[in-house]
Amino acid sequence: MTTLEVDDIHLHYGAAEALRGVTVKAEPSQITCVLGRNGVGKTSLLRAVTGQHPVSSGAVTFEDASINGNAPYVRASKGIAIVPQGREIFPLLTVRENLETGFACLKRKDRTIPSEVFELFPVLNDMLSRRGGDLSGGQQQQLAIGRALVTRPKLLLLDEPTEGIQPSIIKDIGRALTFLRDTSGLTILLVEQYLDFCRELADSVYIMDRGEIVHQGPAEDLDQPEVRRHLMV
Ligand SMILES: Nc1ncnc2c1ncn2[C@@H]1O[C@H](COP(=O)(O)OP(=O)(O)OP(=O)(O)O)[C@@H](O)[C@H]1O
Repeated sequence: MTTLEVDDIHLHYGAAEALRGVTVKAEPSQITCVLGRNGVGKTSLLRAVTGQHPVSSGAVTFEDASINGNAPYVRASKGIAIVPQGREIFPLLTVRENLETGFACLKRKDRTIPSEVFELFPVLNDMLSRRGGDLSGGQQQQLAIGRALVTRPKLLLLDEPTEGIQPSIIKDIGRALTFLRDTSGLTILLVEQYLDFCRELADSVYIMDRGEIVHQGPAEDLDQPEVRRHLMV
């Protein structure tokens, strides 16, 4: 079963068309990357999947059922989690409280923080009582991924998780995503501008330009100059 199928979607902000017939698939136990420069529509694609912005036409299918009409909280309870651009940590809540915000879409009996979160990111365990706003950018990114994992997702969406993060933490995040893919069969859809990160992690790659998918293939395609050309400013 394919986890996510986005089929020929169009998305508008008023009269401006941000997505023009985008088709993307994400499969279990795979990391699918959507690469593209600033403003090509990557975040809009994720908004269409989470339900934060309606599509004008086309279909979004999750585990073989349409979710087009579902509100964001319904999609979250079905197993779609997002690590948003800019992390969106609550600065005045503690690390523990930030993680517990992930409980909102869970049944009462499931409202625990999985030990996996602390195994992947031990720093979160060390800082449980610290305020989110006191963490470094990299630690906040780990917290944002931890908060998404608390919801026990089947599909994990990440919006430019490497943005503004130091290289050692980018490596930790890459290791965590690979571990999740390989051990729990999680479906991961990652949108990025950082080519090397995608080249290392991705099983499958899409390149977006001006609201359209302009290339699709295996990660090795990123070694080809004509493919990289799409990503040059
Ligand atoms: N809320 C909005 N209202 C109007 N236009 C928007 C809105 N959000 C995005 N856009 C426009 O839609 C287009 C796609 O933006 P989007 O944020 O999806 O791109 P992106 O690839 O994620 O870029 P970035 O890397 O800068 O986040 C851009 O032209 C942007 O200006």
